[in-house]
Amino acid sequence: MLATKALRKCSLWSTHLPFTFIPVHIFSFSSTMSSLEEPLGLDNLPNISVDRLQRFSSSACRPRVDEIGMGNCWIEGRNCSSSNSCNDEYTSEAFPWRRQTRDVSHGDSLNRRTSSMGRNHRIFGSTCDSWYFPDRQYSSHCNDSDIRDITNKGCLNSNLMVYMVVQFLRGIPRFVKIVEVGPRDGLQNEKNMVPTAVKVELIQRLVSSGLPVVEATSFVSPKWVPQLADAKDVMEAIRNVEGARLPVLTPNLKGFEAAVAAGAKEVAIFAAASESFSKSNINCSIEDSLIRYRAVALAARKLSIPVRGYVSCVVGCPVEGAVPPSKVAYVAKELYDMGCSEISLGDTIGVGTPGTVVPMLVAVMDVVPVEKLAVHFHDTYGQSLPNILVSLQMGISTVDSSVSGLGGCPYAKGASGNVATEDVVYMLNGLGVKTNVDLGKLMSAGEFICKQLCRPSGSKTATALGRITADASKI
Ligand SMILES: CC(C)(COP(=O)([O-])OP(=O)([O-])OC[C@H]1O[C@@H](n2cnc3c(N)ncnc32)[C@H](O)[C@@H]1OP(=O)([O-])[O-])[C@@H](O)C(=O)NCCC(=O)NCCSC(=O)C[C@@](C)(O)CC(=O)[O-]
Repeated sequence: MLATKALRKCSLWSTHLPFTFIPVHIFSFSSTMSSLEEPLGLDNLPNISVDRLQRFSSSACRPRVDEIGMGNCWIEGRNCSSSNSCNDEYTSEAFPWRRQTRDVSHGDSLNRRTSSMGRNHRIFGSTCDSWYFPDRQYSSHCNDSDIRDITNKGCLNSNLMVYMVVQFLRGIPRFVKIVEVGPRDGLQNEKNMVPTAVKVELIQRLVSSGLPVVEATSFVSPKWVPQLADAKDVMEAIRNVEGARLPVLTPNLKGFEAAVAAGAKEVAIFAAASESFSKSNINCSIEDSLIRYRAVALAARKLSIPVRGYVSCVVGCPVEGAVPPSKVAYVAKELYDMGCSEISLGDTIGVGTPGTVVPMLVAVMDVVPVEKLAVHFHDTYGQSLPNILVSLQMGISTVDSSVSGLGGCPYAKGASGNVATEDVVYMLNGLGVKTNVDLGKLMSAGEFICKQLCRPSGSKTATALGRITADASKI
């Protein structure tokens, strides 16, 4: 009932398809992987096993052309006539990723690679290489006769493939706003004091990579979070940084006033969906925290300062275990009602899977508009990317992440770092979703902070791409 209401309210059935995910098992991935440097995007889909597809192409489940959205011209320049059978085209040669594999020894610089990844605009010359979705915009070349051509030649498998891709993409936004939390969430748990100058350089590097929002620091008690005791100095040093919003965390009016005095133009308040976590993190009950936050939100409104609201422990709590979605929805709604412009839903200890994240999101989306929501995943069990993917499919278009996967909450034992921003950008590039983030510059910001912290990157993308660069330099 709750779920149906939420879905209806958010018009998900018309624009997003949260529950009609493509069963992963119908894709039969080729043993030859794409080049490591390039995300395997929708422009170079893996082979689909004909055997398996035939199971889905019986007349009972055969999609009609109008059903599969081909009138929207998702396929472009498709030319079946050069082949005896269209099915043939969807064997190895039809998907050109093997031919795209770049040889790093041929002088392809990392920057070039990453900037092409950043835009995901590669277009392949031949018409048989045509499974690309240029910015996922409809093509002017495609027309009904192309589609008829395909259907007349019995390209049922290809139709089905388009159908599945369209279904998969339908809920995914074209642009995702990444909120970088590395300088705050990433560093707050560091035992050794990170010099203020390093924090400032990190923020500058992250901003120059194109990230639209970089959470800079926290105005919390230095006794509770000593690492961020230099919040005022950090704000002073980044006063003139332009090109990104630089919000800060404020747990109460005292923190809010200090933040504003230091030049903060945006703040964030942070409640929890678990009583135990609220007590250990901010030393008060959920209800008391909401009273404090109403005061902050009111003060912020008077100064026209936008307030972001966090809800922590949206799936699980280190003390209480599973957290009911209704509790998360309650806290999120309270934050929304007090005027938060965005509500970030935090899986603080990283225990969520799509199986628990989806019901939680459904409950929250019943009470807060989806466009006001963000997701914030820690990667303890390696579930962040699948969790982000289902969140996007449900229409969420703001994702928090931390460069190099830095992070953890000092009051959530066992919580690991946030999902790495590099990995999020890589996945979004592969999906053809814009972020405006330059992956090369982002990786260099990650390299910078990892060197300072004397630790390897927590980003799989940065590690893989770093290895390629290192190998190339030996040649
Ligand atoms: C909330 C408090 C302040 C309550 O702390 P308290 O000890 O209950 O506060 P108090 O009102 O009794 O005051 C005690 C002392 O702290 C001072 N104080 C009071 N407020 C401030 C302030 N704003 N800035 C600086 N000092 C402050 C206050 O002036 C006093 O100083 P004293 O008289 O003893 O010298 C404390 O518990 C605290 O700072 N907690 C912060 C914990 C924190 O930062 N946790 C990590 C962030 S949350 C997170 O990571 C989750 C998230 C957002 O990322 C989402 C997710 O991952 O899911």
